[in-house]
Amino acid sequence: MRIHQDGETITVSFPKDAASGLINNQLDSLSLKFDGVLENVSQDTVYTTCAHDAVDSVLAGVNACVFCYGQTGAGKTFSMSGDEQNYAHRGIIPRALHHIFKEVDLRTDKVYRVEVSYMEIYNEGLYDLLADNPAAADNLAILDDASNTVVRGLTRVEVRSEEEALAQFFTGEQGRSTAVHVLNNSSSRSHALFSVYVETRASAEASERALLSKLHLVDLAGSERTKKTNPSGEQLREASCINKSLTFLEQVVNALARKDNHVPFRQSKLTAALRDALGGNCRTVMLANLWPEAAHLDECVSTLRFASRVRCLETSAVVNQSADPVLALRKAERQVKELRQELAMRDMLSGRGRVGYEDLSEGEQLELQQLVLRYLNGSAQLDELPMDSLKRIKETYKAFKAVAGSWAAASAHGSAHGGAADAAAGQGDVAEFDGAGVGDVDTSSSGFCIGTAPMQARPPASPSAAAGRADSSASNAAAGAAGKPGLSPRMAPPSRMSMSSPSPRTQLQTATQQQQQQLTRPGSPLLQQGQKGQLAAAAGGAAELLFDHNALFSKYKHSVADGKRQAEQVKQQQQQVAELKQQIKDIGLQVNSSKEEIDSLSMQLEARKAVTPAGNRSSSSSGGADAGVLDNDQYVLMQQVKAAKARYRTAFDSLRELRGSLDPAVDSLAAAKEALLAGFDAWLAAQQGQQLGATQQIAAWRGDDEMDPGEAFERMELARKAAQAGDPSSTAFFAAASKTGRAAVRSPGSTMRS
Ligand SMILES: Nc1ncnc2c1ncn2[C@@H]1O[C@H](COP(=O)(O)OP(=O)(O)OP(=O)(O)O)[C@@H](O)[C@H]1O
Repeated sequence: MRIHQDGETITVSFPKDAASGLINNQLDSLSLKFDGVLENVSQDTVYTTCAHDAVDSVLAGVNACVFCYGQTGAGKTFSMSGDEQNYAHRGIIPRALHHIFKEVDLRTDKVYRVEVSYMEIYNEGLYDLLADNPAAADNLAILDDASNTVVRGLTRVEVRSEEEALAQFFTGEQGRSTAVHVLNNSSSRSHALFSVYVETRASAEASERALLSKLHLVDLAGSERTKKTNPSGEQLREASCINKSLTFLEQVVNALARKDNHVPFRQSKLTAALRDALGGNCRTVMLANLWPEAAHLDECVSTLRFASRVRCLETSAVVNQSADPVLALRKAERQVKELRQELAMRDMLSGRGRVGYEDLSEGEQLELQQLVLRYLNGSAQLDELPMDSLKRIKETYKAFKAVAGSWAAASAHGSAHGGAADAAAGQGDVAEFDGAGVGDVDTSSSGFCIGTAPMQARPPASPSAAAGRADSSASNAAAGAAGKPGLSPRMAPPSRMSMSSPSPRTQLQTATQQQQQQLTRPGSPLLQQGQKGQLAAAAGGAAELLFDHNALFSKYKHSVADGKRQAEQVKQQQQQVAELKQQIKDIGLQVNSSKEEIDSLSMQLEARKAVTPAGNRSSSSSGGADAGVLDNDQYVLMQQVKAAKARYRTAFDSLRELRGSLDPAVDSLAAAKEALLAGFDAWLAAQQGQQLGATQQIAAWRGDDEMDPGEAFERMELARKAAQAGDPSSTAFFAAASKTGRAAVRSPGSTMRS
């Protein structure tokens, strides 16, 4: 075998087979041309020549694939993965990861997201080498549409550094299937596809314009002549699977080279997985690994012929602009934000003041629900409900719904509670009074039917009933007096509370009290404030109160000095805004009535002019009087119009002034609310902090930076290895190898797959 001086052509000379006689048609040499032939070169040269540009393409948004093909023992795994014991002999995959992350670090004007996957095709089965749960890992399927090949179910791990990516690679390597045979004491028994997925965005803002590209780095299993390797049992089956899938690969390559209409990609898992790389949107490089010894001449020729056919294939690699729905959503969100700003500017220019279009925070929702409650019980006016935008009106409806829902829940809870209490009381009574009829229907009474109780009947002395009594309101007490002994008065629905139906206002207040109690109960639908989980962990009797965000907020506003002061400021600002709004409303009415007055007087004046007595008109027309001369009535009307106009102007000026002062007042109110909520948050955090155990606090103070002696030793070891390798950038390689226990694994031996 001879490499020509152009560094691209190989000529293989075949020795004459003496047994065939002197005259025969035997081919005596074969010359094939390639993009390059490498012999006795470093791994670095292999990477630079074969993979560097492919990796650059991926960073530019173009798919790429580098795969190694050749007979068993020819050095495919050495080229792709390299020698993990020797940093200088690391292969294409570690070098590609270094290359990618070096560029990612350098290109600070772009935002990158990198993921990796590692899949093995063993005996026509797909295996996920990065899956947490290997049992579920072989549940993979290759899906292909016209433009993209995807492996459904394959684990893709996001990696933020070279070290993380290498750690994933080394972890995957540990799961690969290898076996010993005469030609290789660590022969790969599977095809391995390590893939890197790169998402590139111009900047965090322009998030929807992403480039999505993938790099497949493929170490194919080696073809083997079974008569040379003499496999048996499981290894024979493996060898036959490997050879079969490589034959299918050849068939696909031949069909692509002939430009057949049908290319049998689906014949095997390998060809289905490499569909993109061989005939689609991908920049593909093939490394043909040779074992150039006379004993392996046939295999070399076969590899060279295959490589020569692959070289003729055409792919159509393009930059992959993203059509990711998540990114499209981000774009829509940005448009919404811009439109909101536009709306705010229009409101400002049209003098509408500050209008709320944003979603309400949890605190604001809570405040709105409390305002709705106040409106329902009559202590707030309709004007106080926010109606300045459709968004706010919808939020108000939501608050009504939340209140109503909670109200219904309170009522249902009351019924259930009552029912349970009834049942409990009934059972107790059965034991105590031998079936006396607590809760029996009183058929003799008219109107509402309520149960009649025996004289001896008493409410059960359960703690919950006692608690119910303790916090029952006056109306509840009345209900208790008139109601059933076993029914908690606090929770009884109004219609069952009393024979005499309470006034709607009383019903409303009672229900509102129930609503407020419901609001302050743990688990209330209005109280999903996210604090419960943390606070539940906190111990101590006082922690019970911490479950309830509302109660805490109320406590902060009414019992904590800062909270009281901030709540008072909010109240003052609210009053000021309410007063201003009222004044604007009043003065607006004045402006409108002045306008109407002017219109009416002007019409009267016109009418008066139209019906001026003919005598006056004739005198005018005779030239004895000026056409501008008015009669007395007209003069009076004219004066009234003047006065009305003056009033209109004054009122309008006041209106403008008031409107001008509304915005700052609304801003101050918003600031006061914000201060109150911020103060509450700080206070709440302090409360939680006090409840954290000392151990947790110490752990939190120590942070992640402190290293224990073991970690410090580990770091020193890595620095030493990097120094030995003579390359400071090798630290990531050694760190990942050390983390994954790489050096200790892959002992040559039996197949790891079962
Ligand atoms: N360029 C090289 N320099 C040094 N050693 C090499 C080189 N190429 C291969 N080897 C060694 O040859 C042996 C076989 O190589 P390797 O396992 O990479 O072959 P392979 O083609 O992947 O075989 P298989 O298909 O059986 O997996 C290994 O011990 C490897 O370290």
